[in-house]
Amino acid sequence: MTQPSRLPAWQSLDRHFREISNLHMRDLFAADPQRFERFSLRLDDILFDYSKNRITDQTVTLLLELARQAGLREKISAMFRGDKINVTEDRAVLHVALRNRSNRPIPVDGEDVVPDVNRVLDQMRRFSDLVRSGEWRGCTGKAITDVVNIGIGGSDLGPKMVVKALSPYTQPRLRVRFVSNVDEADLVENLSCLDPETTLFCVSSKTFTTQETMTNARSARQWFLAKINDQAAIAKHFVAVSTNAEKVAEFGIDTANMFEFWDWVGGRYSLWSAIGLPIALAVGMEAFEALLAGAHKVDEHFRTEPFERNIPVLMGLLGIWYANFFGAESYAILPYDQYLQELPAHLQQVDMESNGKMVDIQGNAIDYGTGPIIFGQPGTNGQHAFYQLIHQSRKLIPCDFLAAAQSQHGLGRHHEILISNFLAQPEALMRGKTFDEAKAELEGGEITGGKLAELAAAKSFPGNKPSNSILYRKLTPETLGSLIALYEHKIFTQGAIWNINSFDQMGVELGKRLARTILSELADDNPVASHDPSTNGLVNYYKQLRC
Ligand SMILES: O=P(O)(O)OC[C@H]1O[C@](O)(CO)[C@@H](O)[C@@H]1O
Repeated sequence: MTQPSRLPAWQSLDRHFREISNLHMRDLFAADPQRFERFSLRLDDILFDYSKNRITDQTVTLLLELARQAGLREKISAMFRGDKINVTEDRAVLHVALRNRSNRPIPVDGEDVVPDVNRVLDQMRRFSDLVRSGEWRGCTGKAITDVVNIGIGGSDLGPKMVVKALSPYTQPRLRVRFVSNVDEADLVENLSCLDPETTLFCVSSKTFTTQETMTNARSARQWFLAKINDQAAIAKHFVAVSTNAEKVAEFGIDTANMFEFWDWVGGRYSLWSAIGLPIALAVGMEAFEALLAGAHKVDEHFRTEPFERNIPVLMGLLGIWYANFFGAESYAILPYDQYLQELPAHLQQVDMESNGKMVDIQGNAIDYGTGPIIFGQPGTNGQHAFYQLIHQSRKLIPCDFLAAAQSQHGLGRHHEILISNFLAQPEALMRGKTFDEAKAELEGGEITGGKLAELAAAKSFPGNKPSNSILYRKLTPETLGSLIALYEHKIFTQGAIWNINSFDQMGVELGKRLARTILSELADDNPVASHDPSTNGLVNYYKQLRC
């Protein structure tokens, strides 16, 4: 495929950008009372309002044309068909098969993968039911009270985010924690209050070779055996989630206690697979399946809905509009829902590991920007931290605001205060405040003359800052599944249009390899000279300090 920047629609968007980039959204709203109705969509109870974007009808028409010219429809079909669209690793990309609740057959190398998916779901159900009911007993006959997931990246962030998000649906008797960092503090702090007799470790790693995870898993096993001096007890307290049965057995976990998944599940898209075992343990299999059902609903929407009514396609196109035409480099994810506190961190991996690329799918260097820098925090905390820069700096930072209409607890006025902020921030970003408005507010007060003008300048906001608002009834497992899938397909849409491979992550390899070399050099106290002067200096100073 031609690079997108060479497509006629891209050229038209370039011209169109120059025509409309100075339009203010205030004026667009004033000129069109139907703007909200025209630029918002519903998917069940999820409302996606994209009217506060710097777009006109013509912008949307051109963006949709770009999607068509970039072959997005065919690329979506290729993913759902099980084609090997992860070309560098020669793999299919089928997280959608994991939540294929309709059981539509999906072949990989001529074999339908759906029966395997359902078999592992059954295994997860049996196991999570046993642990949650207390029937699964530890080596001394006690029920499990604590689960520790050991994993990193996609084997940590997705399940951790979901377990946090669904904490109102968890069982108080069973606590689920996550250890990811190889920094010993993570493991030590998490183990400090646990009893090995009632602890279950879930070692989650697609490859079962990841240095951080295997180091943590070995130390956890050592901690366990130091207290329960019995190798056979491992079978009751360690389970594995992996694609690599050989390495699981080598580690000493009985493969009967292994939950399988497959190479066509990318790490950052794996929470729907057995990597979701900690989710099933925390909330039960029914809720896990509701999560899958919510995602499946969005998969069907993404697969079949015309692009002009297709929420993830529009989300992706709007992101491209800002990244490639306005030059926006970052993107804020702002959940006004405390239970979504880990969503920005999860999307950081999904988006930045998928679309942080500089060559296209044919290996050619590209001359356009790809994935944005994702950051965010739950509202209203972010408001008191970094919103100043979004409102008044010269940077353009598109934002997604997310909120639930119904709170989980019903504690007095908290929720309405939260929602008033969720509604006010996008309004403020869009409208801004002119110099004259700021001046009028100050007039009649004690400040006058040049000082008043100075203050009015500091208090004025340019506005015209774009955002999407996503409002849903309540954060149920099903809604959460839908929200995550919307973002996954947004990211797919962008990768497809940018013509990049969103499913490999070669950029993380070099650092890993260099760390292995340095680790071997740290084995003695001899100074090193094999690196650049900065790295040599740091290694050698570390060797001095550590003694
Ligand atoms: O599940 P694994 O194989 O331990 O990998 C963990 C993570 O490491 C990466 O390969 C690179 O950071 C991620 O893509 C992945 O989610």
